[in-house]
Amino acid sequence: MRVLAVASEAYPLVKTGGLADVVGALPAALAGEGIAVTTLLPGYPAVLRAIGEAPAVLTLPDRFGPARLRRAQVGALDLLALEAPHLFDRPGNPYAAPEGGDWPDNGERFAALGLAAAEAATALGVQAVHAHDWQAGLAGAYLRHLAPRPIPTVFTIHNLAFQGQFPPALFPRLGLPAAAWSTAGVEYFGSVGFLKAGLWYADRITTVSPSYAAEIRTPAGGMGLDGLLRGRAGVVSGILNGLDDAAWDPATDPALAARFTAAAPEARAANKAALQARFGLVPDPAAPLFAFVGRLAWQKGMDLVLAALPTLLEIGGQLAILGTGEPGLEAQCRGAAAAHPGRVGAAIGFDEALARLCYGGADAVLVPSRFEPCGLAQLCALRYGAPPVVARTGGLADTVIDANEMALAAGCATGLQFAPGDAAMLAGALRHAAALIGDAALWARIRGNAMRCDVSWRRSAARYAALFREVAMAGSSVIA
Ligand SMILES: Nc1ncnc2c1ncn2[C@@H]1O[C@H](COP(=O)(O)OP(=O)(O)O[C@H]2O[C@H](CO)[C@@H](O)[C@H](O)[C@H]2O)[C@@H](O)[C@H]1O
Repeated sequence: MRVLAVASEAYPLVKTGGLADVVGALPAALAGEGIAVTTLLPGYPAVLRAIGEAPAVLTLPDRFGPARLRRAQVGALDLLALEAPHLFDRPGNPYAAPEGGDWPDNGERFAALGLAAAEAATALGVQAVHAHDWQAGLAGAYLRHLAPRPIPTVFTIHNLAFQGQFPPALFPRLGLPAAAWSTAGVEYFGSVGFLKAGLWYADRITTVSPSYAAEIRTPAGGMGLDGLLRGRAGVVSGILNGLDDAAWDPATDPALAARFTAAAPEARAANKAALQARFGLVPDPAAPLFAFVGRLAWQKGMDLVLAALPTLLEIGGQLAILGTGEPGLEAQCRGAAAAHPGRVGAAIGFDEALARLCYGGADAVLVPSRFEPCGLAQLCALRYGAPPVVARTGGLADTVIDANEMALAAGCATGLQFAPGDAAMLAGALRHAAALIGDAALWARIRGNAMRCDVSWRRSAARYAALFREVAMAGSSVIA
């Protein structure tokens, strides 16, 4: 069967976060399950460069200005690019101008993506549409209201915090019937809600871990959408993200100073030394080296690490920080590095090769998120033998086995967990981690367990495939 995936990012063409990793890797994993995926992306400059002279396959209605779809095979992706230069041929990141600030016409830009998805799904005759995050949120609305035949949609939430809300004046421009301006439609607290629409019109809703699927149905985790999600609980499920284990393989990764495997991890020591050198840390093989890789945003909890820094230093630890994001946090990270030379290093920026060295060289990776739909950093850390110290939330809770007494006795621990949002508990976890790292034989066993975890897409691809088959068999249902 064929599925049309719709998203705003796909690795390696355009990436601002984990969404791109998932959209880029899932098609190859689904191919092994007999599902052919065509991926629709906005025609950003990098996307159009990648498809070169690819032919136009469909001219779209002129609703948001002239637009057409061009199709090309790019790596493992059967790619459809939405060519609409007035909307997408811009510098900066996909959502904001180079000098910062969201593009003022983001509503029109991503409505055009939703409309293109509905047109493409119909023209290609796919059996299902897989829409990702708010940018693809209107695909289901257009399919429901304008498509000549019903095509079921699966909507995946990668992060409920980004909801795509636009002023009501956008609604008349969308070309949807008046009936869609309703709580039983795209209206969301008086605005046009793209994520809300995606959730409302989807035949099935998934998110990227079972724990997050439960959390988003509670007032504490639902970010205003928990009522809708509780109402639709019967169609909500969690499917864990995976990693492309060929692209993320410490046995072959050229970004590492030395390559290694679970059976022969000795060369990790050379990566630790290289990481210490890159971050200006004291070249001490015995110092517990912690790394943080991620967006510097409230969600990711870097401020908690800074609050727990006195403990990290007291236990003789070192800290390598790789991240980019909120200017205030960036400054605090730089400040911590300046205040503790040789003990704390900060690289502010986005650097994939350095991220790989962090995973392959740190003793442990810190993932102190306040909430985390799935998280990829801890999966990379498991695969690269840096047992993660994670907040017990969302996908972090679902993917890391805490080194508690019973797990140690059973020999199955793969990392450590602590209560989310709590710097004192993080400090406690750091002390525990340092004690475990100090017991070289025990830490080697935990590291071996971590590296032998199956963090690939295999199990989850089978689950998505089953879901697509289920919705295709049932046809598109109509919400009561
Ligand atoms: N400065 C930097 N340099 C190099 N690499 C960097 C980097 N900062 C981050 N990365 C990389 O970007 C990816 C981030 O993925 P995550 O899943 O951890 O977070 P994100 O919050 O973007 O994703 C959202 O969507 C994904 C996908 O579903 C969910 O897993 C997640 O919980 C949700 O918040 C990882 O591969 C990480 O290594």
